[in-house]
Amino acid sequence: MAVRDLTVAGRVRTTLTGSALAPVWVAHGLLALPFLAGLSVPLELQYAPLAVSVVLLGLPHGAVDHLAVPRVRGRPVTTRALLGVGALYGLLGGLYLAGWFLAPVLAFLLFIAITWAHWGQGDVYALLALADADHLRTRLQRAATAAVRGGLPMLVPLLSYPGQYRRVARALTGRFGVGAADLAPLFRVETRLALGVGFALLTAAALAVGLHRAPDGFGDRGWRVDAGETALLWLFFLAVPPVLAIGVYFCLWHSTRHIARLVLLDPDAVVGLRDGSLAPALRGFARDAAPLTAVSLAFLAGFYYLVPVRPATVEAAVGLYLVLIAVLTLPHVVVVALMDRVQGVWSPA
Ligand SMILES: CC1=C(/C=C/C(C)=C/C=C/C(C)=C/C=O)C(C)(C)CCC1
Ligand SMILES: [Fe+2]
Repeated sequence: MAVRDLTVAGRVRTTLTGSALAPVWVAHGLLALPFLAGLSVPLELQYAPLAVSVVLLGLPHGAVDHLAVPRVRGRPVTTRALLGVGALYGLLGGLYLAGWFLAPVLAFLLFIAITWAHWGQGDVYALLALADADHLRTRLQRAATAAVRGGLPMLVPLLSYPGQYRRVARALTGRFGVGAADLAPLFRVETRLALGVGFALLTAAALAVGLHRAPDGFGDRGWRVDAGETALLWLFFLAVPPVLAIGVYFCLWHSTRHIARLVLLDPDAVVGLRDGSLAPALRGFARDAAPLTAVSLAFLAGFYYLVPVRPATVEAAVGLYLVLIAVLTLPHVVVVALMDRVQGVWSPA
């Protein structure tokens, strides 16, 4: 399928840009400012967006996967379709959960890698669907853009705030009895310097090739959005401490964009968007996401009793929540990859 099938146009697009993209750019820009001026915020407070993500935007954005698969294929939501997605979650999620008990360090690194790829793929979709990213002509360019977009939240915080990054890494793996030394090489100056230089070069190369291919050169709207967002997120993740930055980005940036993608598959929601109204879209999403958000919460509660070392602090509890997110993210990525395939994200026209 071609890109033109993917591009959202007209009033629907104006409504989504005005509600899911523009305010989020502003929020990220504004949040970076006080940190650039040297503000520091207590760690407990920084955990607030991640805590909120349990019920708002974050966790719910994946709780519609069972409906997204049949909907994106244009098929009815049958019991069989639901069982298929359920089996995917049970199987892949179950295996990966076992992996956290057997090899937590490896499981942690896999989590970073999966999230990197997944947050990257989400942004590539948004660029193509909502930003006229005609400069992303080839599959290789799109893959490079995904690598850049995913690396912004996963890698840049490691460059600017290694201490806090390491702390969260320990909170995650610590539930499974991992010593600090096991992750030490990741936080060395040499490692971070090499990763930072490599990633800056990748960012510059992806944008330079994009500019070269952009139909209107420097004036190209799609390229400008791409370059502007990339610069904004570089700044944001360099300035804002990781716990806060990733929490805000997860809820406002990634989840909002994915929800925008989902509501486009809901005919009632699209009718509303065409009239400039978000209400039917939000109502529909809340209705669709509520049941499995509740199930995930029950898992989180069960998980609390299951792990070898029960969490005693907010940080440890968030660490546990992140493991749940990790386990849910693997099958979620498979679902979104399937959406990508049906919608032609990786097959340029
Ligand atoms: C805060 C923080 C982390 C949190 C990562 C999160 C919250 C990942 C979520 C992934 C999801 C939900 C993907 C699906 O959409 C790291 C990188 C582990 C360590 C550094 C600090
Ligand atoms: Fe997601």
